[in-house]
Amino acid sequence: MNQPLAVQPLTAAAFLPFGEVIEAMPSTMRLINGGTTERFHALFAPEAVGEGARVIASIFRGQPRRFPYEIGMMERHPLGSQSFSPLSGRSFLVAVSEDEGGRPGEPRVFLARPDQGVNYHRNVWHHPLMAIGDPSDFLVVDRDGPGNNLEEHFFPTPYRILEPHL
Ligand SMILES: NC(=O)N[C@@H](O)C(=O)O
Ligand code: NI
Repeated sequence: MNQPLAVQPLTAAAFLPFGEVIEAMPSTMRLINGGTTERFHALFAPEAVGEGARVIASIFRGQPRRFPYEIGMMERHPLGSQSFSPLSGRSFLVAVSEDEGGRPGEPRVFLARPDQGVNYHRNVWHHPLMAIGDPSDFLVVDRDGPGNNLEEHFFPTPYRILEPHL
């Protein structure tokens, strides 16, 4: 049995190999609308490749995971990026893996604050949405179009997250 996975705070630096953290970063802020609005500019750029591909926005309503939780698989999207931005004011869990010869390595688990989202770069291994506590809505920006945009890998031995807290 694998050791339980540690849960780390989500930071832009720690998440850099996997994509962007979507948060109001002061360095990206520019005042608009006569100074009444702060624009946190270009936090990430969605990607959608292939003939007929387009970037779309959807709402995912995730049911909360129960803990201890087993991470038995990871997935990735070879044709596009995928972002999750919380709409319900709750934290959520993010699990990502480096690619090791076409398979995901040991997952790294991050706790996202209610004011943080993530954008997974194209072809980055991640676990499907993990809402915690109560059913939670997320704005999801990802790829729509022809072709298979989902690759899954099932671990021979699942990993465990004991609690969704740091
Ligand atoms: N299947 C689907 O659209 N969702 C997953 O890609 C996910 O990462 O939650
Ligand atoms: Ni996904």
